[in-house]
Amino acid sequence: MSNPVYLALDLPNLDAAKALAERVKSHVGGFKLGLEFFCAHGHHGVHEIAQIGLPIFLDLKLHDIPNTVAAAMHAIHVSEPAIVTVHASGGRAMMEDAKAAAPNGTKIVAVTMLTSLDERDLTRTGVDGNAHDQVMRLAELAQDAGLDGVVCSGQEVRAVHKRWKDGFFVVPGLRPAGSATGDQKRVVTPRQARDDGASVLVIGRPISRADDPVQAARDIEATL
Ligand SMILES: O=C(O)c1cc(=O)[nH]c(=O)n1[C@@H]1O[C@H](COP(=O)(O)O)[C@@H](O)[C@H]1O
Repeated sequence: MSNPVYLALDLPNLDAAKALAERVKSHVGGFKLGLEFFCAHGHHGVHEIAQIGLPIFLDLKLHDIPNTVAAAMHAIHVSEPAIVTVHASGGRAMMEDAKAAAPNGTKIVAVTMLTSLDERDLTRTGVDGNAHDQVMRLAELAQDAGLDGVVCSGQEVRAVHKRWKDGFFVVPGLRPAGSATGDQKRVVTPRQARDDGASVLVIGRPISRADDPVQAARDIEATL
């Protein structure tokens, strides 16, 4: 089985991101480029990281009216990413149009409930109920819209996988036992997420901020 770990290259400096990606490339399965990276380095930066040779997950979390999201999706064809994110709360029509506008072969996955949120946060956004129900509701909407899968925390991935057998599940908010959680609230270990059905494990700071990122990536790989 190929390595399911996508390293989140959340670094503001392109040379530093490239250097880190080169160092750990043998111990991860792909690179995740998010808002911080794309706003700073755009398509040029994506191209530079893609040249390293691993698949690219372009985590733009698109969320707007259907027409705008479809146009944005057209504009990223040039990068041919393996995976792109949209927000499920953008609604069914937005997700349908996003998928229709996506490059062939690119998986479009919908963010359900960010792993940095807990149930108190959910209540404050006006949503009653627990994280599990919210994730299941949005996963069903994403499936109905014809997306490839969803992003959810490791605490929900088993339940989502049970209901959506051939879905593609991206799980961030992962922390090796004993490591700092930072701003993440719904956290599990990489091994737990994999055992519960995650297709992709998104890991950032536990590798990128480690004293020895190569060793940290190897240690995580060894647990899988
Ligand atoms: O879509 C994502 O990748 C994502 C969704 C989510 O709910 N939570 C989440 O943390 N992420 C991303 O996953 C990465 C997690 O980074 P670390 O917390 O440093 O491991 C970041 O790049 C986030 O943008």
